[in-house]
Amino acid sequence: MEYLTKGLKQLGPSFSCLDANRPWLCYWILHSITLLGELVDFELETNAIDFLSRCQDSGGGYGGGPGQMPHLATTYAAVNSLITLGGPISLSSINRDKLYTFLLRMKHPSGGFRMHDGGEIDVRACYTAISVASVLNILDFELVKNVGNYILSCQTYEGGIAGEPGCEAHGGYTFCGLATMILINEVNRLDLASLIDWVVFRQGVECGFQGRINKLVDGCYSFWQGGVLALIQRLHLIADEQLVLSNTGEGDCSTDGTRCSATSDLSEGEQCLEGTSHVKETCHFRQEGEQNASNPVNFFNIGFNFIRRHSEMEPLFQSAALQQYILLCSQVDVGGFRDKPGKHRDYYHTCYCLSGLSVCQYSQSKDAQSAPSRAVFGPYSNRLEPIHPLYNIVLDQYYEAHEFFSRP
Ligand SMILES: CC(C)=CCC/C(C)=C/CC/C(C)=C/COP(=O)(O)OP(=O)(O)O
Ligand SMILES: [Zn+2]
Repeated sequence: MEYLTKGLKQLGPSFSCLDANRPWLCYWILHSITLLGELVDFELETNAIDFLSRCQDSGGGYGGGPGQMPHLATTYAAVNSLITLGGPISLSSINRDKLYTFLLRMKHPSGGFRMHDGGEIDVRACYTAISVASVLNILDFELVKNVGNYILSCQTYEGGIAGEPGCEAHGGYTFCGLATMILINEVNRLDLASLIDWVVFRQGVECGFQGRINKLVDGCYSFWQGGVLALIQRLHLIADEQLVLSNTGEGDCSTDGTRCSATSDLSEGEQCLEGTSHVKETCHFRQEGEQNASNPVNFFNIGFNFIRRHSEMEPLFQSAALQQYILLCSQVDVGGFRDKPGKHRDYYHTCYCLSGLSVCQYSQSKDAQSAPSRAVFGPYSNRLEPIHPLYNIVLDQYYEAHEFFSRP
């Protein structure tokens, strides 16, 4: 806590250090403090809201600092920070109409998103755009159109998801791609069996996760890879159905964006969105009643329904072992977390080690909010707050935002 508060204070009363990553520093520190179940003092909270408001561009979205061009990554960090702070002043400081305009401007005809005006198109951009639109209740078909095709084109022969088509599968992008597909209700279009196969083998003998094949384990992948497995735990019925379909020859599953073409020209995802899927259990997040043009998907409730579903499956990773890696290898004696022994602590690794630790502690519970003491490695005082794994926001803060943004 001392390390985190020091970091927040170092950003200064006016957050005036020269850095294009300041909304990220806010998110990493504020999220870590909230995971610990602690509160930010009033002055720091007020300064953070004021600073992030000054990063908000007049055309929508947030830049790395006041006057900087808006960027999807810093927009995600700023929105998650403001939701983490919570309360009407913080939540109402987000200009959602302008943000929607910014997101549409970043949308590319391929279906993907650009990180900023003239910037790169990748899976990270898709996730940050869809995540903020989802949590702020501004997600619609216009933003969602063809995103699923773009993500599918990034699932590699290894099973994981790459940052761009033709690149190597990586944990960071696999989290982003999988979470995006869930948020747009098209997750059944991914080849989940090969994705699971890829991710379960990323936990190394050191007990931590590596980000990609033949690389070293690193504490931050406790969340990126552990988060993938937390999402998978709530998707196992879809994965099972895919296996049944491929075993009975009903589904023609491939990773080229045309998978599962069983009995219709529409993919399963499209059928799911249309409400015409022949697979009864596929559309787990379907709203009441059939979905069609006149009764569109309620994208806002996908994240909400997802976390309220019971997880019927045991974790697919060694939770106690991962907690040991995080607490015994990544943790620094004087406070904070690092990639691995020999490296320095930093706020990025502190945030993602703690997020991964929280995922572990709740991985053996049916519901998202209880952590039995047998699931917590070390004393029960190690227990952290639960997160919503699709957004990486502490659950109570997510529920407050969901309530706030559901108002007309
Ligand atoms: C929401 C958001 C912005 C998500 C970002 C996700 C993320 C962590 C992507 C990973 C990027 C990447 C290719 C790192 C490889 O670095 P490296 O070669 O130093 O690491 P490695 O050896 O472990 O692969
Ligand atoms: Zn790392």
